[in-house]
Parts: sequence; C-alpha cells; structure tokens
Amino acid sequence: MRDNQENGILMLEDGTSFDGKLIGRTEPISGEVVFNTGMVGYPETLTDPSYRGQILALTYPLIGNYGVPQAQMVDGLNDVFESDQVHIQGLVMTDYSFEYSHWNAQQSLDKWLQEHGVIGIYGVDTRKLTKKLRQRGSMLGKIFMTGQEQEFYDPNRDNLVEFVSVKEPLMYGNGKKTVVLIDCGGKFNIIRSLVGRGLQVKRVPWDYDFLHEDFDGVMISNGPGDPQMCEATIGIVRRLLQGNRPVFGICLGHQILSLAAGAETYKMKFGHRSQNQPCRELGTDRCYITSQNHGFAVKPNGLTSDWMPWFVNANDGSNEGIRHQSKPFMSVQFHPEAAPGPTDTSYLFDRFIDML
Ligand SMILES: NC(=O)CC[C@H](N)C(=O)O
Repeated sequence: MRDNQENGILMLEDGTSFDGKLIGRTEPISGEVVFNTGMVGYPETLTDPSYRGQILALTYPLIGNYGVPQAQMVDGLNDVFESDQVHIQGLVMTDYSFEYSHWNAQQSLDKWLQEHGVIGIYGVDTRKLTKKLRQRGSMLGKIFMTGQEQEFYDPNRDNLVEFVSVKEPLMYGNGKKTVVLIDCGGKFNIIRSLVGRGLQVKRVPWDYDFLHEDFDGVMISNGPGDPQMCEATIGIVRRLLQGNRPVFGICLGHQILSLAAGAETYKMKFGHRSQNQPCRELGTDRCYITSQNHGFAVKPNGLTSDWMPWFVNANDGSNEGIRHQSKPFMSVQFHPEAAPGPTDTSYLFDRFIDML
C-alpha cells in the first residue's frame, strides 16, 4: 500500500462509506456494487462486458501483483482478454500491489485502468463490504473524491446490451459449419471455444434478424443488465424456437432463451460471481464446479412441458440451466467457456457441436 495516492470514498446507497486511496482514472463514477469471490483472473473479469455499469469489489485481498498481460491478435481477437475494453465502472480492492511480476506482464493494473478511463479504490475492507451486500443485497454505490460527489446511477434501468453488442456482423474461423453468435456483450472465449472446435462464427448484433440466412446453429451470448430489456433478442429467439436448428445460450443467453420459452426472470439478492459455484445436473449424481457472473436468474415454473430444468445451484437451489425435451435447444446460467475459472463444463461446447 502507498500513502501518497489521492484519497477517495466509496459510498453505498444506504449511506455506508469506506475511505480508500485511488488508482486508475480519478473521475467520480456511480453504478451497482457487486462482489466477486474469485481468487484469480482480474484481466479477464474486468474485460467481461457483463460487468458493464457495475462497481466490482474483489474479495481476494491483494490485486495487481501479476500486472496486465501483453495481448496478441489471434484470428481477429486478442488472445488474453474477454473483449477490447475494461467494462466495469470502478474497482474496489482491499490492497493494491504497486509491484507486479509475471512473464507476460506488459503494464500495471493502475496504468491499464487509466488507459481505459476506469477508477479503482484500494484500502477498503472488501470482506466487510461483501457481508453488507450479502445481508442487504446488491446496492448502488459511487466512488469519488471529497467535494466531487455525484448522483447514484442504476445501470439496470438502461439497455446495456445495446452499448456492448457488435454494431455490424463479423466473421471468425473458416469451418464448414456456421454458428450465428447473437452478441449481447459476449466474451471472446465463447468465440475462441467455437472457432477452436472447427466452426465458422458469424457474430451478429443483439437485434439483428438473421433468420432468413444460412446457418447451422445459434449461440446466444452472455451480457450485462436485466434480460427483460432485450425484447428484440427475445422476439428473434421465439421465432427461432419454431424451427429445429440447435440453440445454445450462456448466462444472459440462458435468461433470454428461458424468457422466449415462457419462463420469468427475477433479480437475485446479490447474485453469483465467482469461480467455484457448484451446479448439480438434475437426474444424475454429477455436480460441476462452474465460473459465474450474474445478478438475475430464471424462474423455471413458466416453462411449458416441452422444457425441463437441467442444472440447479447446489448452494441456493436456483436454476442453472434448461433444455428442451425433444429439440436441440439448451442453455446454462454458468460459463462453460470459463475465462477465468474451471473448464469442467467445456464439454457442453462439444455437445452443441454434436447437435449441429
Ligand atoms: N454474465 C451474464 O451474462 C449476466 C447476465 C445478466 N446480466 C445478469 O446479471 O444476470
């Protein structure tokens, strides 16, 4: 910890405030405060578009010690991050390491945050903060310097997907089979996982009507915000479900597929953000350890009898996946592409490919 950094304050909507020191771009911001209990992977986590609008508190107590990696372009994508931007509104840390060391480190986390215009605050007891968020639920918050306080901002009132989705269709890979990826703010590792398995991927905007085009299957990506904001995508998926081509949804994609299939979604008290969420596969005695980042969840009750719940969270019993009884449609709330996190469920990509 260094003391010559500028002082900052993290304030929650219930009035609780935490003093700390600032790194990154020291401009005041506001957003929804959420916590992630993962122990590694801040370069991947901070570039996950699903964190758009959120102030992210990491419970692992020392952040920045391995710096930020040097990226290279491979098949049209950088090879180390989950998008081309840092998407969080702000980062909250117990301690920040000004010394970093890693064979592939290119720069410090501080400098990277500055480059992307993102504020960080360290010296905050993130475990105390997390206990508060677990008791009261996710809250709005703001980070500022004395005298620069601004209004609270609730990102869930905006359609965040519109900001993070690709603007025009893009192609990746050159396989014989083509998967349309509905990009609601998808992580690059979803594209890498498909291209790496020999598929061509057509990444399209969240509201792009591709149904008249040639394709073999559809992947619906993860993404930020409230799934009910994605009306255009839900409408396209509803029409897609009248056909027989395979559909696979991940996280927001799971919520969108479920809404299109008649289920409801709700906001969870504090969500699941970690790399060790246990998910039981119903009808089997298997339990997978999964990587997750979501604040909304699916209530499977409204699903018609053609559908069945597939996975449930072993900690809180919430829904973690659904699948169709006879057609090749499936989705999971967790991240089989991991990045960061365990790859135990990456076999689901193979299963999707077998269906094509
Ligand atoms: N990672 C995701 O796709 C998150 C989905 C959705 N924005 C949620 O918070 O539940």
